[in-house]
Amino acid sequence: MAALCAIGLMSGTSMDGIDIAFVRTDGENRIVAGPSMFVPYDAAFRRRIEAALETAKAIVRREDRPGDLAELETEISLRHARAVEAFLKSEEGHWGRPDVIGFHGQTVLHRPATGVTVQLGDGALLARETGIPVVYDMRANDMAHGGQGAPLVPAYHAALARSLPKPFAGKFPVVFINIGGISNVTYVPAQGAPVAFDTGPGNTLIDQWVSREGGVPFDAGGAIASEGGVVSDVVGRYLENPFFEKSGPKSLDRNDFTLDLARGLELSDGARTLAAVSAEAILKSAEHVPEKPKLWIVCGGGRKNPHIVGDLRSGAERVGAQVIVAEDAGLDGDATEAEAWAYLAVRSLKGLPLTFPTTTGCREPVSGGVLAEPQKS
Ligand SMILES: Nc1ncnc2c1ncn2[C@@H]1O[C@H](COP(=O)(O)OP(=O)(O)OP(=O)(O)O)[C@@H](O)[C@H]1O
Ligand SMILES: CC(=O)N[C@H]1[C@@H]2OC[C@@H](O2)[C@@H](O)[C@@H]1O[C@H](C)C(=O)O
Repeated sequence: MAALCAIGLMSGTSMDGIDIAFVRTDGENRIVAGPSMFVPYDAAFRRRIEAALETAKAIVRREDRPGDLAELETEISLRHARAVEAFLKSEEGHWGRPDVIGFHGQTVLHRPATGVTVQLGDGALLARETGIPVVYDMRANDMAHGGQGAPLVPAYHAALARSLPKPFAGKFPVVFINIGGISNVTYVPAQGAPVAFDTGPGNTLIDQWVSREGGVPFDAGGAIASEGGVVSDVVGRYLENPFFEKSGPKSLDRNDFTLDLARGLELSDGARTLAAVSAEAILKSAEHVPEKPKLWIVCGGGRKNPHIVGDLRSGAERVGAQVIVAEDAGLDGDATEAEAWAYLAVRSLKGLPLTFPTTTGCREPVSGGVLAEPQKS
């Protein structure tokens, strides 16, 4: 199959909005990342999704939609359709004619221990609304094959690692770090399959903290944390969680870590301490990769918090690794996940594996995703 033009749509655990990105790819090593756009959710809609995480706790079978979840699923899908339309109408949207959309949806429940992962997103509706074929529900088949259902971005990270520009080309092992709501890493060796797993809370605790204590959705530029200091005892208590001792494959639900351990801290000390938790959680993961990484590449919104990146850099440099942000290697750190969903959609169409035993624990490399054709849906 020749290269296809794909759009990826990601609405992640931060629940801040929809990332949209173009990628032209053969689903293997040929990747040209195109323009991207972000369509933020308004505060009220974000609160509705937050409330849905509670409602979703009543889900037993993954197709269950208790309370208002069916209505919310339709609303999320329509918001994605409008976002695609806006993207295609913008100047950036003239980059290509999309052959397929890779649609993540909104995770409202993730329970790998019982094999349930739920992303609200009606692929058939999105295909109908946009007139473009949609690949969605990409996590389920991995779980059906014994995998964690996450992370899925490692196949894309691995392809990116193999095409880095100078002076980073060939600096294996390379580790990609995604600091979203939750953080996850992909270890890419010079040869062979990537090794990946979730690493801990990324921005979610910081977001919840500054929202509750300071009335703002996130700590822009780490400004609040800059006024405070790290409370080491609290960092230590977070790191006592047995999750950090386990080696991969492992994945997290957004609610697996809470603010309980930060109770009583002052606003800025809390923001600074939780940034340290985010960095230390990632540094801990280095203990579970096969060999010492030479290069760490940081993607996701957390790379804009200088405290997280600073702590990460000092920790990694102590063990001889270089830490850069995505842009240093010519990548777009805001769009990496959306690009990954575009790439995975093309892999799905080609029947190529999305996940591997070393990335999710699936029994063998497996493809996945459901295809919705506009005319049939
Ligand atoms: N300028 C900024 N300064 C500090 N932090 C920022 C800034 N911009 C975004 N962030 C943080 O990044 C978060 C969004 O990151 P991102 O878009 O990578 O998450 P996501 O895709 O929702 O998550 P996940 O990877 O878990 O699916 C915001 O909620 C915020 O905490
Ligand atoms: C179940 C789910 O949605 N997990 C997300 C979440 O956000 C980050 C981390 O936890 C990762 O495991 C995953 O997303 C990324 C994009 C992934 O699957 O690679």
